[in-house]
Amino acid sequence: MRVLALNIAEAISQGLGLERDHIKKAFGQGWQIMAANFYPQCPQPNLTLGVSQHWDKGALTLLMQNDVDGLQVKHKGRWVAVRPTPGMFTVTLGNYMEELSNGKYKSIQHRTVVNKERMRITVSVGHRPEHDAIMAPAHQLVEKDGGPRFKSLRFGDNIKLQKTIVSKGKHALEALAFHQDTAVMPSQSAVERTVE
Ligand SMILES: O=C(O)CCC(=O)C(=O)O
Ligand SMILES: [Fe+2]
Repeated sequence: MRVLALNIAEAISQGLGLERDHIKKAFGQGWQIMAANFYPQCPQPNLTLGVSQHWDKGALTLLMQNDVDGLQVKHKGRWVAVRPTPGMFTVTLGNYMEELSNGKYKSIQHRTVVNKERMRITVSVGHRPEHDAIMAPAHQLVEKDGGPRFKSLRFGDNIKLQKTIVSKGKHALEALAFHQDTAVMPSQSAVERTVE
């Protein structure tokens, strides 16, 4: 898992024009959080949520799912189902990657819903840097983009901040964005105006 995640992270960093070592240094020493989720059949799926909406905090998450729908991502203000493909991982990027890429790669807002007929099982492995790692846009990108889009913060402090911000329904990176008008995600109120 760790090797796979690092390979993906390296491919991403190359896509950004970052040196290979940059991502290894930033996130290679971190840790992995594994979660197994069991979603039983639910007689009233319209009234029930699986996991409520959130953004993953780390660099990336690898998700294995059985063949039952449930994961949804927010796309252009609407919840869109991510269909499971047998034998494949779903990879989602988190806040750390959005900040590292200076906003080029988006941390995806997601949630899960439950199914009336079938149970759903998933195993997710999130990859995070050490708590003492500094979460900051990569300096090569800052130079190219003409400035950082986010303030730098110790990753551990960022986790605390995210708890407060996300509980108010906002993307945690909004609190770190230098210019609210160019924040990488629309504000939650803008999202609510366009949803469903
Ligand atoms: O169970 C799922 O499909 C997603 C779980 C999830 O969002 C997570 O573990 O961060
Ligand atoms: Fe998640």
